[in-house]
Amino acid sequence: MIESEGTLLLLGTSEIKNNELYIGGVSVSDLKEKFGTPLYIIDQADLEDRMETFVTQFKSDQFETHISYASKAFTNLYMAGLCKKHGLHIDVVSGGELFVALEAGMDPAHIYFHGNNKTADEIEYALSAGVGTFVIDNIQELRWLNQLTKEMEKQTQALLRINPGIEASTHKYIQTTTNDSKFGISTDDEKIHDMIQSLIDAPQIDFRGFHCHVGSQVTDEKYFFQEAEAIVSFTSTISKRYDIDIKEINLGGGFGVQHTPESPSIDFESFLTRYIDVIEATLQKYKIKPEVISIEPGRSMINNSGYTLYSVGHVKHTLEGLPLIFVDGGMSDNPRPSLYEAEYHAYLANKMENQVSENYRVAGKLCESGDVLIQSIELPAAESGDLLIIPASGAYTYSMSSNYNLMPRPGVVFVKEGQVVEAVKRQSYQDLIVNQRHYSN
Ligand SMILES: Cc1ncc(COP(=O)(O)O)c(C=O)c1O
Ligand SMILES: N[C@@H](CCCC[NH3+])C(=O)O
Repeated sequence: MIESEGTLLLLGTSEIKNNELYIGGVSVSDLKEKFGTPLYIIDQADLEDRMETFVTQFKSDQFETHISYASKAFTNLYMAGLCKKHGLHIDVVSGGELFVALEAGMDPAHIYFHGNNKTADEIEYALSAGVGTFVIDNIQELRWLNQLTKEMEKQTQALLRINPGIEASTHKYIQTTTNDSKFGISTDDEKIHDMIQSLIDAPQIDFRGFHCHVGSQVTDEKYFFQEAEAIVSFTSTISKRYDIDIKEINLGGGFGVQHTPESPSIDFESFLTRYIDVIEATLQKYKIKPEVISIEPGRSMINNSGYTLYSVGHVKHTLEGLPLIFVDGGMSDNPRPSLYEAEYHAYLANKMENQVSENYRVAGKLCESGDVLIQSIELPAAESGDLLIIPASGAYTYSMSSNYNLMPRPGVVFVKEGQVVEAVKRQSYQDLIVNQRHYSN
């Protein structure tokens, strides 16, 4: 739940005590002392509340619902364990994400395997692990799956990823259903019929239905409703033409989140029930009765429970432009501002109630002029040693972090009711050369 008042964006369990930010009952300066910075901090109670909101609000008495967490947004053993605990399914797009889900004890039957270029090795791995559903992207992948299921004598379920041509308004790098999209197959592409026929004919593949995903960080709800109409109408046409029952429709994810006090947001409690109403009405309109409707929230599940904590190093005044606050991370732990011009908010976590005094830029320490996390933000007077925290930064930050400039990747802690779990340890310098010691010279 977001409370934004003026420039304050207090998320989840965060609170201010003695001029300092506390998350999950833990002071961020204690976290810095114990785990160093940069550090990803996850408000576990807030995250678990949201998991429950999705599970309880996206429910219908007309069909089963699956909440399949898109693990690309943020995953690790602890996170996947929470998904399992709350009865979520999980969406993986690589052998690596699959491995983490399995290691965390996810039921393989609850895993959806996505990806536009699954390798033969990955398909083999997923089949031997008993992954529940393959989401098929293209004809070549379908041929490989067909062949491997026969050779390995395995059965599997499949959905076909389709693009109904809806161009949801979002950054162009994260649109996914345009006609030139690299994902899925357009419903206007005649080759889709070869794929559907092959899926129907494949003896070891149970063709269950269709998948679609309109894009990511979409805050205008109408696109999700348009997508439901498009996929259900297509399903109805196909069902009649091939005389088959479609058992599952997967509507993907993409639900947008609020990063700053000014940006638009979706109220998930109410959106999810309205979404169910629209889906039920659309199914009735087209006389389709799938057994399962699934969605794949990634960002919307994790983003607003995640914070990135930095230490301020130097503060620099240049001849032109806003003064710069330099933090001890940057595009290596959050590439989103440089990649998508994403906007974020920040606080000086040790000066929460100090008077705001100046407009700053917040820049990282990477060797790139574009390594600016925030272009303009009003903050109290900043000095070395301050703690700068970026709220609403849980999605696609840790998961997209890199070792650029050989920056060790930050650790991840989950905080709840005064307790801290170090889910991922900060990388050490030794970790940076761990794969380089195998030869002798
Ligand atoms: C197929 C699919 N499902 C789910 C997601 C998750 O999207 P988001 O994190 O925006 O919910 C993505 C990413 O855009 C995706 O490609
Ligand atoms: N990485 C993107 C989202 C990609 C969604 C996956 N298809 C982001 O940070 O917004």
